[in-house]
Amino acid sequence: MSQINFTDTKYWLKTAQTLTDALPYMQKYSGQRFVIKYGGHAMVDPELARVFARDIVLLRQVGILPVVVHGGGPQIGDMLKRLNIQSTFIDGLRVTDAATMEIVEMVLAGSLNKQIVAAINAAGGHAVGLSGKDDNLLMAKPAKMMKDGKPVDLGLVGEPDRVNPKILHSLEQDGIIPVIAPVGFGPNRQTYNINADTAAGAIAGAIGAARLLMLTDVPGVLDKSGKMIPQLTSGEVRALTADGTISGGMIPKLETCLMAVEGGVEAAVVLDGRVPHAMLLEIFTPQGVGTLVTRG
Ligand SMILES: Nc1ncnc2c1ncn2[C@@H]1O[C@H](COP(=O)(O)OP(=O)(O)O)[C@@H](O)[C@H]1O
Ligand SMILES: CC(=O)N[C@@H](CCC(=O)OP(=O)(O)O)C(=O)O
Repeated sequence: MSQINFTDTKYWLKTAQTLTDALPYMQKYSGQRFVIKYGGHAMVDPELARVFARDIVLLRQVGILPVVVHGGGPQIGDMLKRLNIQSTFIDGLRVTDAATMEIVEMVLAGSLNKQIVAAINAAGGHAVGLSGKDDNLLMAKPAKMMKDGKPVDLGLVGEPDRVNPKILHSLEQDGIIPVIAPVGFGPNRQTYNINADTAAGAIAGAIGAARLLMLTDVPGVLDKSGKMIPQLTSGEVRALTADGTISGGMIPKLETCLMAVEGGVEAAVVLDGRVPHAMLLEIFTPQGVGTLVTRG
């Protein structure tokens, strides 16, 4: 862990200044819920994962109430490959049959969830891992998608139907940080694979979060020339999706941001989880980082 060098006056004065600059934001956000979507691409580097865990603990220490919803697309993909199970995506969603579902749950609610919980606890926090099945936190319905005017069968892909946030409130009262894997029960208690972005958005809406932060593997939403777009309204998101600038995994991410801000979440931000301390830069600096999605 880095240490402040008190023999270097310039360095510690700068550190002290940074901390006091952050104070208004700490005061503003204290007691507010932040949902952090931790994407599978953002968690592949172990050092970055440790930095992420420390930042989550720091947020809690300054009074912000973080709720982590994680993905794990690349990690699910690796495991499916090892088991020789083919996998296809349609508009960012994994077509999920029963065998795939078994692996998705194993990877998300099993190893990855516990890895994140362990990292937060090692950083001095108190985290508890859940999937959407715990206390019926996330109830799903089969996802519907149309392509060229025809319905597409995505198998056991679910979309959030109902969120029961009671368990999150209980954990919050005990100072515990929830870490949620996006797997839930659907009709007939069948297990459904829910895209982590969609799950994060539904949870953010249900708990009245002030912010939804989407950590991913790009600096933000990029335009056709690859330049980061600092701010987008709903109309602009729709236009960029229609002309193909926004594609693949960015589609559910932005649909979620729109639903969240339209459902009362103050702001949703797509930011680069590969940048150390990206969350802190977003929350505690005036200009923020990434693409801010607003109603419009
Ligand atoms: N306009 C765009 N701007 C940025 N990324 C985009 C855009 N269109 C598609 N993408 C893709 O979306 C990906 C992020 O979605 P995804 O792979 O699902 O990430 P995560 O695992 O973090 O949820 C980027 O890596 C990029 O390949
Ligand atoms: C239906 C669907 O696509 N589910 C995702 C769940 C994980 C996820 O969303 O992970 P990322 O956030 O890392 O992309 C999947 O199976 O990959």
